[in-house]
Amino acid sequence: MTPAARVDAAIELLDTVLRETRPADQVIAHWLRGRRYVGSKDRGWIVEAVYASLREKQRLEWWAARVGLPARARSLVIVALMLIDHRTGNEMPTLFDGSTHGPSKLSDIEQMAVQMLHGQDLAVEGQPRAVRLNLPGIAADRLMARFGDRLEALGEAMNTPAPVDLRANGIKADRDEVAKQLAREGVESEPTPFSPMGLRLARRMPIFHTRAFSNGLAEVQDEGSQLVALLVDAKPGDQVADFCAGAGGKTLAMAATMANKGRIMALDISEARLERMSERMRRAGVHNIERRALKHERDPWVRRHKLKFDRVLVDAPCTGSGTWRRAPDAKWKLTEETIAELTELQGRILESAARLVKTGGRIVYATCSLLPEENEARAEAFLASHGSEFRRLDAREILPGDLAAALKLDGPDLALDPATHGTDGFYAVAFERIADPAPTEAVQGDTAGG
Ligand SMILES: C[S@@+](CC[C@H](N)C(=O)[O-])C[C@H]1O[C@@H](n2cnc3c(N)ncnc32)[C@H](O)[C@@H]1O
Repeated sequence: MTPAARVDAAIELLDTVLRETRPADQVIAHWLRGRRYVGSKDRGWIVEAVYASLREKQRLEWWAARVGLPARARSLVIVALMLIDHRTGNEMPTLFDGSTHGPSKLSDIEQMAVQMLHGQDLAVEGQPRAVRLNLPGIAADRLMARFGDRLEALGEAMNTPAPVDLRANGIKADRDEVAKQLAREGVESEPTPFSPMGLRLARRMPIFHTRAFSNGLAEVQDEGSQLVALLVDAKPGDQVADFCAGAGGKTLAMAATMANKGRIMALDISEARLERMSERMRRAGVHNIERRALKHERDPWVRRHKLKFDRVLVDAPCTGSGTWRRAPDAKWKLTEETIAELTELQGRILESAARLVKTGGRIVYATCSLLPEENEARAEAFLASHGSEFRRLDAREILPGDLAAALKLDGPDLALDPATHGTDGFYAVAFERIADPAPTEAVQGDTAGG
């Protein structure tokens, strides 16, 4: 492809992503499937250009408006070429060359905009704070309340593409052996800073073709997710319920800490996600997981299994604000309605899942969000209504070795963020059941579970 053809393709793809409601990675995969003739280097360039534009969308839009360009994909790509790629004004006409496969020539207004953009920075004084931080306004204030003067660093960290982390599967091999096997197949990695089972790839590359992956020695999993599984601390022989198991990322991590002994009930309302777990279980050599689709969080199955589990994990559906490094498009789709609906659902799921925990057992509520409403506020609300049955545990006393000190946890919960820890943003709080539910509550719960 000529450089101009690549630019044209990037504009077309960005335009498609912006118009679709589906997540960008799905739209991009679909677009690429329909264009198998596009070579791998060209694909790489186009996809990176689109992701960079999505990551910086708000600042690109701000600049586009500032230099008089309409809000559309073509304008965003023009601004991105100038302020992210640092193209010169002279190069731009060769990229917008009006050729058959290239974008149409720059208009007079666009040429003027290019001159104005020359030598500018994406972030400048005078931009509204949310724009300067590249965070959606709806999240910026909420995050300010939690991060204060660390918000700038958080905004920066969220702009940086996430690393690829793997979890070495202790059922098959230890972390060093997995790293060696990967290295033999040309995949360089190093131990993650915190998780004792984590490996971080030296550079972003697919591992799905490697024998290490197909033989189940490693799974792709962010280090933060691995740490959440450590907080559950499921032991060999335990009865564990993974209430929002999805395709099993954390279920498999827990199966490994249990050395395949005991039982994990992997629960989810999505049968399709649970189904995707089966191939991963086979690869990982895991035998102690049973899967069950729930109709909803109050499915009668929950009532039938109350007080039966040593450990319960609620990896709740959430805004995913902690993963915006990976899904920058999601950042710009967040609405007040979504936050309100999710926090309501999170409360209902935690409430119902808590019934499963036996006295002396532990429930961990987790999200991959950084928003206090989905995290600390949920924990407080739970304690407010269940304080006589549950006590909050201190993650600093649960996590093995000197992990809590290394993570510099400043409270009882596991709160991770990309700026401080280099992981995705995660939150996890652990509660221990100290008493059976009062009979009246049990009756209420049962009725509601109908
Ligand atoms: C954050 S994802 C889970 C990710 C998974 N634990 C992992 O580590 O890969 C949240 C999951 O909650 C499930 N979910 C949504 N509503 C639910 C409900 N009412 N009851 C149970 N699961 C629910 C979703 O289908 C989704 O798979």
